Amino acid sequence: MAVELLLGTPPAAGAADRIVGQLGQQIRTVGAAPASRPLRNPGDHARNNQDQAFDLSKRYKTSKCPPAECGGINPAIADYTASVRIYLGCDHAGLELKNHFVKRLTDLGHDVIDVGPAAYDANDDYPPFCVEAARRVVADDGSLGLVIGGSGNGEQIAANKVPGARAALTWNVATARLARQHNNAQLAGIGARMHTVEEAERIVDAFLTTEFDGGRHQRRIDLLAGYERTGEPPALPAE
Ligand SMILES: O=C(CO)[C@H](O)[C@H](O)COP(=O)(O)O
Repeated sequence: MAVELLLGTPPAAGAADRIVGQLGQQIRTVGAAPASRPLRNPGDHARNNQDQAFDLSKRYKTSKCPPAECGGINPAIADYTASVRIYLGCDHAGLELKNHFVKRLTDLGHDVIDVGPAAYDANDDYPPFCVEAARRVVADDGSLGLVIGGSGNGEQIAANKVPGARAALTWNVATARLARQHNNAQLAGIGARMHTVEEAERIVDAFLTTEFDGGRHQRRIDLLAGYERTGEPPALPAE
């Protein structure tokens, strides 16, 4: 399966080649953001689970392939999230976890686009990468994004500077789930220094497999969108 992997800015081209080599022929580099195309709602498969207590072991079919035989990844997970395009951005603190998710989410069948950085630089700054990830998500309807740093705070703040972006700091499974259900967040901020890899995987899995509830939550999102568009604050309730 060909997966589009977009790596960083032009100076990162050498590093891009290295990463492509490491990840193998599944991945090809592209020079620009891919054109938007119809994507399945990432929560489509989870619709029947809306009223159940959140339990990943129930949500995922686990019988297809024992994790030990699949490098620790159950391919059945991809059944719930296939065809989602996911943009990832980070800084030095999030690089290792970002690279982990580039591989893991690619292995699960997602279209993964890595906006960088491509290599470790202890002095890099998160805003360029997180703003770029958010810009691409907003421009690509139906896509999702992960912005990863030490805490995830600055990364989420940076992403939220992009008009139309809704980025949530997802610091456990519940907040990841609510970020989708109540906030229709397209981006998750994750603190690589806050979690084990396994915890981060559970958080990201929850984010990617949960669907927006709509209803009253859409009204609130519309209020924020209106403020963003017009600069007019939403009216306070009459006394
Ligand atoms: O989490 C972050 C922002 O919210 C950054 O990753 C963090 O501030 C980087 O810190 P340092 O430069 O000390 O490695």
